[in-house]
Amino acid sequence: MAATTTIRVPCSSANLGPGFDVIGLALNLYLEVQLTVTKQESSSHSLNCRITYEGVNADSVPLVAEDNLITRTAVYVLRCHGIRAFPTETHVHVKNPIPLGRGLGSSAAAIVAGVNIANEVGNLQLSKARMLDYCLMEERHPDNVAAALYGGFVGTYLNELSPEDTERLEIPLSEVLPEPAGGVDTGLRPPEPPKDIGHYTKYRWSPEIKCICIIPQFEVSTAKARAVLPESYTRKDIIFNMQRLAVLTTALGASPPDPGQIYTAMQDKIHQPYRRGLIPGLTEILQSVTPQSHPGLLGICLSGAGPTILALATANFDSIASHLVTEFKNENIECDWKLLELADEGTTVRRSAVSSLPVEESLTYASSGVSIDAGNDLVKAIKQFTASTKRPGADGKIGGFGGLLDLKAAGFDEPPILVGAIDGIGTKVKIAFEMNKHDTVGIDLVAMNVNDLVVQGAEPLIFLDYYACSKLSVQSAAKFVEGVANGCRLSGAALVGGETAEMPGIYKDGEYDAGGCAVGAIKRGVTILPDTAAMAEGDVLLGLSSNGVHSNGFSLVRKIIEKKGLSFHDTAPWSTGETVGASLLTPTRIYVKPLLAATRKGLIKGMSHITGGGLLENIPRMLPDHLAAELDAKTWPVPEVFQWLKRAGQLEDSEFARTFNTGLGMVLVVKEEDARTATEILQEHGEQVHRVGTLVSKKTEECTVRNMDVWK
Ligand SMILES: Nc1ncnc2c1ncn2[C@@H]1O[C@H](COP(=O)(O)OP(=O)(O)O)[C@@H](O)[C@H]1O
Ligand SMILES: N[C@@H](CCOP(=O)(O)O)C(=O)O
Repeated sequence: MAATTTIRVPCSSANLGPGFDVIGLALNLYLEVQLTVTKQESSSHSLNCRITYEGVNADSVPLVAEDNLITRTAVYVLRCHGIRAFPTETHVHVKNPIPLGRGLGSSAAAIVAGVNIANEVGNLQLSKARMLDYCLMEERHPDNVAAALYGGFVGTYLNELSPEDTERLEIPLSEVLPEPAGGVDTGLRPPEPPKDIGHYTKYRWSPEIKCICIIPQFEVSTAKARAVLPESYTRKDIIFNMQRLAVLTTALGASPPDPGQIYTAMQDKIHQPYRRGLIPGLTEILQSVTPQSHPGLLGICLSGAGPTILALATANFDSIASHLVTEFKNENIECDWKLLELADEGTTVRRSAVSSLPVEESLTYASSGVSIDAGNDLVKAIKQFTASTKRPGADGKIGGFGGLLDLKAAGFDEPPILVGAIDGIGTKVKIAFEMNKHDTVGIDLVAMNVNDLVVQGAEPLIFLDYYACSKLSVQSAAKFVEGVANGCRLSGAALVGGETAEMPGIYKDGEYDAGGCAVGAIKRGVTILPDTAAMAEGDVLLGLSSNGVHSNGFSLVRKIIEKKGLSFHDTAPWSTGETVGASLLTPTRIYVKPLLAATRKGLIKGMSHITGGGLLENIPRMLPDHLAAELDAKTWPVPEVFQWLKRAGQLEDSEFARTFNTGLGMVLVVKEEDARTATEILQEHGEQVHRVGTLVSKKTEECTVRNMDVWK
């Protein structure tokens, strides 16, 4: 078995209004278990398992293996396989940001983690479907566990279980019986679950929809919230819910989502009205917002059994949240709130070392860790994305040996000057792993390349990407390519090819690296930039706002975050309503279209893409030997994220300006007379333009920034 294994399980929000016990949504807040087995003769810990725990409710979670829901679930599954205790000695370290008993599926996450632990330490080789069976022997509503295990937006149903299948004491019934019932060691082998108890399907989830979770600071146990429900319902109420559920499952996948339809389709008559006694003000709070009163809101409901409120929205997250927090405050209830997103991937298991192969097993390429099938599945999954990047001269089809470009059809009658660029994303990918969000780093990859091309005056034409991993997750890789295709569309380049490399042993499980290259062209006769000969003292430096950190300096960013004891899932101290990870993943701005519009008018003498090396190192790259750049730090706004990073990392001014873009993703040289027209064209294309300095005669420094004390 693996020596060290990390298991990550997303939290979940069940019901979404009418889908009581049926639909669930995995969200990007993760229970993480680090599992280490060290070979020892004996252990002083019960069942040979040492538990350590950090995160919410750390003082109330039992650290004894028989009592802790995660480990007693694992023991149940192990005992079903004839293994009575953990290997000596097992260390389970739990990092849990999911608040317990709040309707965010903490128990489902714990149970799914427990089943996965058993699978790892017992080398049980259970399929996900079989794991679902074990989970359902404990938590009898499939909405949370299926979402936690498979990820995404799921619809589920459960085969009925016979009383004999469920009544044995050894099964740790987590929510049906009060704790610590169940999980008792009777010395017998517990009953295994019947096969295929649970079934699920994944629905589409519109990428625009985010989840505002208002989390009151009190617990409602799911068992208690189920005990208040009636045994039977009227036909009218059942039909009311079924009609809404039928519409809701597709309405939430439509792009753009329809607020009128979703708001009505999230009404419920079979659990929320009965749970109002447990959650003060519930009905009034749910009715206090509508898409009309709060534009951006799509719908609102109780999350799971509550007390958390789930509001789905596409915009105005802060104002919707602060309204709901105030409503609870009027009931004397304090709340935290989080803005979460769909976690598409579900439970992941990363092993740092793998077991040796049983001797009699015959070897295949797949058993060595490389799956041709997964590769083929990926090609199928990404075809639609590559096709969306089609442009004249490159038809966007993939599957050939090389990507083609017809320069004539691309608009170049004379042979143009070709410009190539190659780059990677750097350690920003680590944040994508941590957040399990893979659809934006592809945009960064394209941006790093095409922004380098455009500063020479070249129009990007084609792009090729390289994605390398240990074990191919078709889902993450497809998301990555979706991002690459989005970046290509933003820059007008066709994604004409790429390479996916599955290289077991080179990368850690669940991680990947990516690189890419772009080819662009400059029409023959057009000036290749920078036009250093045309630059003169007094020329104006225009700066274009960045989207934040972009794709450089992330080793330092990660160090500062770690030093401050923050997790990527914590709320960003620089931005309310966004996690650290989500904010840092904001993709690099692609400046191609605005800059080409200004260059084609002959307004620009030189451009510098501010990447690693920051302002101080990059601006001189476009200047002639006799000129230097002089910037005034008072002339552009430094984004909150940079202000926080500078303070938290106690960065010296020059270190800050040498590492980060400080708020300027591009700096341009223009003639004084052209500054106004260039600014107007760039603004028409949506850029924020600042006049940040001038060119001066060079003495010693190539680039200076005055008034850096405004950054303090
Ligand atoms: N990480 C965990 N470790 C141990 N026990 C847990 C953990 N997460 C949840 N539990 C157990 O599950 C209970 C909460 O489950 P439940 O009432 O279903 O609420 P929720 O809506 O959070 O799933 C907790 O009181 C605790 O006993
Ligand atoms: N369908 C269940 C969902 C319970 O979710 P939880 O997150 O509160 O455990 C119910 O509504 O009882």
